[in-house]
Amino acid sequence: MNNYIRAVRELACEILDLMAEGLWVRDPSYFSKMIRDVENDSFFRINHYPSCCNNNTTRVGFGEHSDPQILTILRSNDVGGLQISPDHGVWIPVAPDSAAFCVNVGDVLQAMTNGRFVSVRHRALSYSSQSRMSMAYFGAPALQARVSAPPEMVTTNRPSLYRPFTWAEYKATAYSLSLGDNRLDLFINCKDDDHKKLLD
Ligand SMILES: O=C(O)CCC(=O)C(=O)O
Ligand SMILES: [Fe+2]
Repeated sequence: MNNYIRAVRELACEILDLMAEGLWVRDPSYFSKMIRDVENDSFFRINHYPSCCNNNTTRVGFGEHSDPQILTILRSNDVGGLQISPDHGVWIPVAPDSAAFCVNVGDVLQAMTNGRFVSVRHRALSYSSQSRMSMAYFGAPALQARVSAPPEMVTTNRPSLYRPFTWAEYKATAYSLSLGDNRLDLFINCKDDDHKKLLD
């Protein structure tokens, strides 16, 4: 298990380095160094949505939410259920593939890219006739790390959308709210119309 976690952490770092490069961030390790930090607050979770009977009912197994951290590397067995919501009320199923990773941008990466990468809302349905297992690595900064977009992400056309915060502050906010609440909105810098347009 430790080997698996080390491998997905390395994968997360490589993806983050490519994202930084693609965004022309001068320091390509700007995002990945937060989860390479020895004090990083990353964690690993195994979800099990057990089958119960054979009556073909569908329930929500894991309610709608966005992942608060930087990047999530998720893998599941061959049972479907994961859905993403690119727009309010729209749900798109993610085809199950036990040989593939599903990579989610987390709220912190949305803040650090000044809204260029969006933390997608998702949920997991649970089918009564099939048992779903998923395992997720959540790459997170150290509690005291300061989350802010690098200067390259902030321009006159795209002013800083979010005020800087520490991961400890963000985590405390997330835990004080309900799973489905949009916590990143509480960190928006200013609420004038231009800012709002960028977030739509
Ligand atoms: O089980 C899944 O596919 C989703 C799990 C999830 O979103 C999470 O653990 O944050
Ligand atoms: Fe999630």
